[in-house]
Order: sequence, then C-alpha cells, then structure tokens
Amino acid sequence: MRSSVRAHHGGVLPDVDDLLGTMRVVALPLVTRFRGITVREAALFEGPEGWTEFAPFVEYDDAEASRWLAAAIDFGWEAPPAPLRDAIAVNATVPAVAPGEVASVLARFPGCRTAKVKVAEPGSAPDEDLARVRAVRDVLGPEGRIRVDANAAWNVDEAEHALRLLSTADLEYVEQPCATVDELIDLRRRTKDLRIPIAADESIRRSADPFRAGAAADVVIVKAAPLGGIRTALGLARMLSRPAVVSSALDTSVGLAMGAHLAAALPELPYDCGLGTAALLAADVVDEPLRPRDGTIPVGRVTPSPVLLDRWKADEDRTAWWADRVRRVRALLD
Ligand SMILES: O=C(O)CCC(=O)C1=CC=C[C@@H](O)[C@@H]1C(=O)O
Ligand SMILES: [Mg+2]
Repeated sequence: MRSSVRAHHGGVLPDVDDLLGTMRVVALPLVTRFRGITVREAALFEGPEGWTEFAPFVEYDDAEASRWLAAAIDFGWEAPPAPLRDAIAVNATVPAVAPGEVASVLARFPGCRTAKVKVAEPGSAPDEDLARVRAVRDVLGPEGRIRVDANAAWNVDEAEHALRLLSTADLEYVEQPCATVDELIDLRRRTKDLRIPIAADESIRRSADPFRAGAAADVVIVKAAPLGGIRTALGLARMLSRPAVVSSALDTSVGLAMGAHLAAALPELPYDCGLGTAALLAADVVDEPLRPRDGTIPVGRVTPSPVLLDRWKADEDRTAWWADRVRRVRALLD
C-alpha cells in the first residue's frame, strides 16, 4: 500500500489508487428478478486481509454508498472480530414470484427451515401475497418459519389489512411493513391482537435515529455493508438490545463472507440469517459459492477465481462508472 492513512474509527483508510489498483467489476445474472433487477453489479478489491466487496445498488447516492465503501475497507484492510461460530443458519429468500414458481425457488435453498417472502411489490395485491406465502407454507410444512418483507411499501391501513390476511399463515415476523417509525408504532398498536413481531430494516440503516427505530421494533435487521462495516453493525446491534437478524444485499460470495463474519461475531443469533442469497445468483465469483447447504453457509474468507472474474467482468462503460463512483465516494471518507 502506498499512502494509507488512519480513518476516524482508528482503522486504515487506503487511498483511492490502492482501491482502484485491484478493483474488479463484475455483472452477475440473477436466476430470477429481485427488487427490479436481473443483473447484479459489484466492485471487488483485494486488501491486505483478503478480498472485499463494494456493491451499493446503482441508484444509491454517494453519501449512502460511502457507508458501503467504509464496510468494504473494514473487511479488506482489517481482521474481522473473532468468530463465535463456524457456520450460520440461513433463510431462503423468495422474491415476488407467482405461487407456481415457489417450489423451484425453495429448491435452491436445501435444508433451510425458514423462508423470507417478499410482499407488497408494486402492482401486486394482498391476495397474491397470501397465495405466495401459502405456497411457501405448503413446501415448508407446519414446522417451517415464514417471515415477510414489505420493504416499507405499505401505509398503515394497507399494512393492517395485509397482516390480518397473512396472519392465517403463522408468520415469524413482518419486516419493515411501513416506512416511518411513527407508522410502525401505529401499526403495532392496531395489530396487537395478531401478535406478529415487527422487524425494522430500512428504519435501522437509513433513519437519522436508529435507536428510536430499534425501540419501535421487536427484531432488528443488521447488514454489514449498509451500516458501514462489521464493527459498526456489531456495536449498533449491541446498543439496540433487540434480537438481531443479519442479512445481506444480494452480494456476491465475497460480500456474503462479510455478512457471515458479522453473524459469527454476534453473541446471540436466535433467528436464521438472510445470507443465503448466493442461491439467487446464476453466476458467482468463487469456485464454491456460499450457497446454503444443509441450511447453513460457512464462516470464512473467500477468494475469487481469476477465471470467473474474467468471465463475468462488466463491460468498459460500467467498469468506468464504478471507478468514478469509487473516486467520488472515497473522497467522502476523508
Ligand atoms: O434477507 C434476506 O433474505 C435476503 C436479503 C434481502 O432480502 C434484501 C437484499 C437486498 C435488498 C433488500 O431489498 C432486501 C431486504 O430488504 O432485506
Ligand atoms: Mg428488508
């Protein structure tokens, strides 16, 4: 490394040439559309501690992306905290597919006893969500655990209506049913009788006051990259004092390894984690992707295969776009 400096948190902050020197940008096809995309782009760097990932979704602004870069640097340039476990139980992630497609999606997650089902997608009605959830229940059986994620799409009335409909499906929790903390509080009051726990995801990583959001929720979702890295996420989970579920962001196996290290360092892990999403990628950058086997993924660093990095490399325009993004976002970390 040439001119790394110390970052505010006391860690190393590599300069932009260090980052761009090893950067590889990939464009990986998905098995099925997820949050509106069919190709996942990611920038990978090799730091002194190993390979790391910077993959904020392309529509995110530079300020938001700067936390993802801090996380990438933390994982590539610092040793992760000591793991307390060597495998992480993960959930299946079911995109907003038709009920007839549910069985083939779940088949990609062998051994997973928990499924997270996307609901409230634009243009989809509550009874379509219910049909998808019922199809998941048919495959998992009565012992299966089913959580739904609305990604903040419902207002309080819609959320109450949907939860009353979905309550027949025995839900483990509902993730981010509404956008604001006030709405979450209102919804909790209105649906007390249903006893469906409420999990906060976007409210934790995007709100100015994650503590208020944590207090309004029964469960908190922590994601290493959007929260600025493993250490920051661990500290936040500790302070929120709610059961934490580690999840990911449709990362390559390099980013999933970061999430697995976060999950491995949490003192308690009562829920299965959203780290099985390599199963939604039709291609990955490592020879042995971190796809769930027996319902778990292993904890450890992974190294991309040069052949796969070449096979899935993004075209010149997209690679230049990511290099520009890294330059702009790195400047925000000074
Ligand atoms: O938690 C999971 O099962 C997988 C990850 C996941 O659902 C998400 C990944 C990427 C972006 C988000 O829209 C989404 C989420 O909201 O949790
Ligand atoms: Mg979510």
